[in-house]
Amino acid sequence: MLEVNHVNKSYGGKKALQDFSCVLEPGEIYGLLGANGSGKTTLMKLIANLILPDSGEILLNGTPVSAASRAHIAYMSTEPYFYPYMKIKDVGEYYRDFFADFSQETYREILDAFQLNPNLRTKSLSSGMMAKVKVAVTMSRKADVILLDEPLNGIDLIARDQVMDLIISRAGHESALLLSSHLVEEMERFISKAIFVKDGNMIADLDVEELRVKEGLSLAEKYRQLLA
Ligand SMILES: Nc1ncnc2c1ncn2[C@@H]1O[C@H](COP(=O)(O)OP(=O)(O)OP(=O)(O)O)[C@@H](O)[C@H]1O
Repeated sequence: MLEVNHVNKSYGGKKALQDFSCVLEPGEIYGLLGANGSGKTTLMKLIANLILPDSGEILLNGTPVSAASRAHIAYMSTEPYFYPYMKIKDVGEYYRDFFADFSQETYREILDAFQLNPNLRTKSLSSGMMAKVKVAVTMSRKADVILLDEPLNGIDLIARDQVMDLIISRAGHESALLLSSHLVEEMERFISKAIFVKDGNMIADLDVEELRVKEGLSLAEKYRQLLA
């Protein structure tokens, strides 16, 4: 279980997150939803221990996150991060050297499912193909916490369901999965919980099924209600 407790983070004078708290439990799929600049990437980078909070704490199974936690937390950023000379298969070898929980076999299976040729160089990939490689390599780890920042960015409409189905089946019951996306309508079918962020504040933490049954609202309707 991952706990974010009263975290504050500023860049210079600009507050990116304020007194932010949330809990991520294994087996749950969380959507992190909010406008541009609301603090979603900042939260993921803090959990991944790539940046440090100004105050507050982040605990993985009761222990404060540190560089060592990166072995148990998989983070997929929005930025491209492969060396252009690498072939797709080299990306897997690179990951294998960094992460003990990385499975080459799983990586090959996912590439196959996405119909990606392992011999292609990353510099030759379209943005959608690159997005699939990022998902493939991240989901080939067996991490306790999986953070995917905009996993559907650049992926065509038809392929989105395949990519999301793969993400969810690979995360299984052992991992807590946190996905940020602006594709709120498309996320609705996949996520079990929604964390709404506005101006660096966590303004709602909802069960998506309860939202439908008790309030009779779709995720997109709730998004507009809370954030418009
Ligand atoms: N490295 C940085 N230096 C200065 N300000 C930053 C930096 N990174 C983020 N910010 C600021 O912090 C705030 C939160 O940014 P963040 O990237 O976390 O938002 P986001 O919700 O992920 O946005 P988007 O949906 O557009 O990706 C924004 O005001 C942004 O300008």
